[in-house]
Amino acid sequence: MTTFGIIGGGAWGTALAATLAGNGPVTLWAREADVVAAINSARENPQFLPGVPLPAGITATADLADIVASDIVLVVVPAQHLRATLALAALPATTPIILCAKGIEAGSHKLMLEVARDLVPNPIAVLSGPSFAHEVAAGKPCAITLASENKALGERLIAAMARPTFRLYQSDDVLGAEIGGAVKNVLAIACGVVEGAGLGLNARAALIARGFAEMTRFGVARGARAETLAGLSGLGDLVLTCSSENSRNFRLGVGLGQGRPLADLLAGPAVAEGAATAPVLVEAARAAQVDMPICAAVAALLAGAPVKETISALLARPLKAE
Ligand SMILES: NC(=O)C1=CN([C@@H]2O[C@H](COP(=O)(O)OP(=O)(O)OC[C@H]3O[C@@H](n4cnc5c(N)ncnc54)[C@H](O)[C@@H]3O)[C@@H](O)[C@H]2O)C=CC1
Ligand SMILES: O=C(CO)COP(=O)(O)O
Repeated sequence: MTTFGIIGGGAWGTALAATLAGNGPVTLWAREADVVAAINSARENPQFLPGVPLPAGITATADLADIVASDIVLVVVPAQHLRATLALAALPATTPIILCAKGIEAGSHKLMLEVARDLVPNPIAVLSGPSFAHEVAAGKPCAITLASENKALGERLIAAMARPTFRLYQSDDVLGAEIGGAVKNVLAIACGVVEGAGLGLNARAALIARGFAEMTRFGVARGARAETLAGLSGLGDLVLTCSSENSRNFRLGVGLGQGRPLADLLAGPAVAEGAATAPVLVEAARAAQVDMPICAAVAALLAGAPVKETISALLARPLKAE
């Protein structure tokens, strides 16, 4: 039987714990003492995944040392905290690590695999795709990409983690899986702005299609494969998060589109990764000489640019071939 360690007791780490507990014992590390206590006593994570009953096979802990004996470790802290958290975890060098955050590190412009590679020699895979935590935790069907450069590792992880309603598709394009997940968060903010500003469904569809073109240009420039970006971890997740207020990134955009203050929208413990990714993505796109006007508009809005003028500037770009 496989034992799982999960580092990060937010919505996604908790949902993954609930799912994987069907395959083997799960130890779930959370930073917040009250989250640890609530999971162990009330079998619920009221702060990050309220209303979802958690199975008995999950043991929560506040001590990272309790994770080190696990056969497989999933790291599910937000992207900007991966480096510090993984450094503290001190995992054995042979333990397979699955990176689950969707973002790009500020400053370094590094994707999650690149950050992890700075720190540890472990076998590494990336999990990315359309997967709202509350649906996965409720056992609703979900298909998601497990990407690893090592084919045998990918096969082993998929065999250990797949569930009847949790379908893992294997890929060797780690960059593609990571870039799709990171960029879709920024585009979900853009779609939320369209919703909040009342610009209509035609505009949203245009943003999804033109945003996907930006994602593909950037991904290919960074060495990803276009077909990966057209799969679950790119287009699949883009469609999910651009079409539902269940997405925190989409909701952030709705608030921005309504003219609400950014500080209010970012208050609270839940993370909208696109807010941290947008400015980094714009810098990385400039470095790669890739044009990403929608993502640049999102970064400008997050930096305080007015909504109406930012949208007008986007629409006033020269007309060109699709
Ligand atoms: N919620 C979802 O449906 C999905 C989320 N993800 C990704 O998973 C990652 C984690 O997101 P969620 O679990 O949703 O988080 P969340 O928004 O539910 O909770 C925030 C998390 O950040 C942690 N945190 C805050 N400050 C920290 C610090 N200084 N060091 C380490 N951790 C810190 C909190 O302890 C908590 O676990 C993100 O990259 C997100 O994009 C991926 C797929 C689905
Ligand atoms: O990544 C997600 C679903 O695949 C969750 O999206 P949000 O972070 O926007 O809520």
